Amino acid sequence: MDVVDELTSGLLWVGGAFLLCVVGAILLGLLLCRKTRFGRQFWRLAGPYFKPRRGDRSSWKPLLTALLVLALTVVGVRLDVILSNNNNRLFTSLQELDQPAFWRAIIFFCIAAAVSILLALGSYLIGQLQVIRWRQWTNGQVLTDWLSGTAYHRARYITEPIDNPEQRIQADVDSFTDTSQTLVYGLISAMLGLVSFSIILWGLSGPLQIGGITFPRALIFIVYIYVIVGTVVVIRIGRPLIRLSFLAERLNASYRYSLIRVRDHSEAIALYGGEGVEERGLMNRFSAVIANVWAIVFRNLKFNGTNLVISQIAVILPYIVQAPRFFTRQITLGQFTQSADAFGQVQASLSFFRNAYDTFAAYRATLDRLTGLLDADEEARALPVPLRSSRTAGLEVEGLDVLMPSGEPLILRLDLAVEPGEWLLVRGRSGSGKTTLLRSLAGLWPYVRGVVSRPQGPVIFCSQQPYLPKGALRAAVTYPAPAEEIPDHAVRQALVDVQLGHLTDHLDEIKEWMETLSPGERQRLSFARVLLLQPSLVFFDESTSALDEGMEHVLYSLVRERLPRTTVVSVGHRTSLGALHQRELVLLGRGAWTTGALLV
Ligand SMILES: Nc1ncnc2c1ncn2[C@@H]1O[C@H](COP(=O)(O)OP(=O)(O)OP(=O)(O)O)[C@@H](O)[C@H]1O
Repeated sequence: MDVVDELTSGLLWVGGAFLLCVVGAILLGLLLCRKTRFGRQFWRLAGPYFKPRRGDRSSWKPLLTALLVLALTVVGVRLDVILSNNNNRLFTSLQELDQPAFWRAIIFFCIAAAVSILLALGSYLIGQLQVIRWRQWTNGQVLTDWLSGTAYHRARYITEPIDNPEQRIQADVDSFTDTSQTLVYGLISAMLGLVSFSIILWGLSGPLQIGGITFPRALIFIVYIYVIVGTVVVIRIGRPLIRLSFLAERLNASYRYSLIRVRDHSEAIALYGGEGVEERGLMNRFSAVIANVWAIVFRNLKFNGTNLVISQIAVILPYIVQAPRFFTRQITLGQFTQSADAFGQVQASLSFFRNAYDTFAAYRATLDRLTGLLDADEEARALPVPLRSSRTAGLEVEGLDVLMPSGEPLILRLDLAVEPGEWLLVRGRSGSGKTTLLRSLAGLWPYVRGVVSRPQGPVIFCSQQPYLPKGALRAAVTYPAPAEEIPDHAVRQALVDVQLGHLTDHLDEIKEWMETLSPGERQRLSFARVLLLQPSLVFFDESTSALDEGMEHVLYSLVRERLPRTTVVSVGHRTSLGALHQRELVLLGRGAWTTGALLV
């Protein structure tokens, strides 16, 4: 009878509580999104994932999974109540020496416990499924946003550049989805537990006499007053943890990045013998990490100490309050033990806010860092670029101003038309703005005004230190085109053409090629790319600086012979380059420039 009652009332309860939770979550969500900064930040990051789109059935999946996890959470709370009631029956049967009732309670416990185990495992699995999918989606969004419009590069020019975008993408996305899940379902479970066990506690609590005054339903009031006062105290003590955890992330990331820099520039540092300076710099950064760790330790001593005292008092408090009622036979042993159990559950539910405080502190820092990254991306994309049109087959520049970040002019009102197949050499003293002009033509330099027209086809920039991606050599040769798109014989031929034939046997070798190849070999490899990808326009920025004049001549002649329609703009100091180009642009400094013909 007990079992049937428990199951029927349980099912009704679960249905009602589920609906209530959905309505409550919507209302609370709306309120938080309107009234709080973290609510708006959360919705900005999570809203597009959970909002179903019209006509897209798969877009309902995230919301439906979230509702399923919610349903399992509700069932979990009800099972706790069912187990608590059963314990009451168990202890009462012991007190009354009622054997059949005792065994019924034991069998019921076994069934309920088995269901509870299955439910816990199922909830974990579905919860993880939700978190993993959500993380995959968020990672995709944040990564695409960072890479689009060259925000990953141009963010260095915004008013307040942000630190460690890589950490924000790798670690903060993970922590955002995981902690959101923990906090949201933890909150719902806490609220439901609070209501259900408060009702039980209400039924079990009786009046308490202190100094001639009678307090009705003493236990329930004691637990609420106790936990609310405890929560206020602990939150005040824990407040500085928000700032400290934010700082910890930043300091650790900055230390890690400094170590990566040493690894990346190890050769230069070793040749200078700069270990001492590097070590001092690294130790300084590490000292800042440790100072912050100590600040967190001392703050946690106070925070955890208060938490522990509050939790331990809560263990004994319900027994003390209920003992007089038990000894005067107003309540049974089952009710006595259930009082402690229900007190513990109410206390745990109310303590959710207190215990989740430091998690929430770190969570807000995570939200700040992720939305900070999206803001920085947006700001970077909004930085000025020269207006671009693709109506020309060569290169046209109209009224281009290139400035320094301070506003000082490097180039003023540059007008230039380079015909298809024409070769232009940009010259000028060091620091006159040659590389910055190329950056402006590529749309990277934000301190510009004017119009740049480029051809529609591919454009390649070859810098002095060509970039080689991680992985197989083949991918480095064809970069940025995918290796599988270029036939093997073409890749081999291009390497032979630029006199890197000895590398054809290593095309599929995976290595750190950036560190393996010499600067001259890397420069030759970038010419192989040009031959393979056949761009309409190519910029060479001191691309032969590590090669002798003979090799320079061979490489440029190859480009002229194989790509007669390609427009070339080169930057270089060598006089030998003059003989390879038809025209020159000379940057004279302070904005001045001049153009003229070169004899080929
Ligand atoms: N990110 C930056 N922030 C501030 N100033 C910069 C930045 N990049 C370049 N500059 C400055 O702009 C000026 C032009 O630099 P740029 O690299 O274009 O010169 P360059 O003519 O290519 O020099 P070189 O022949 O030595 O390579 C220099 O004074 C340089 O210090």
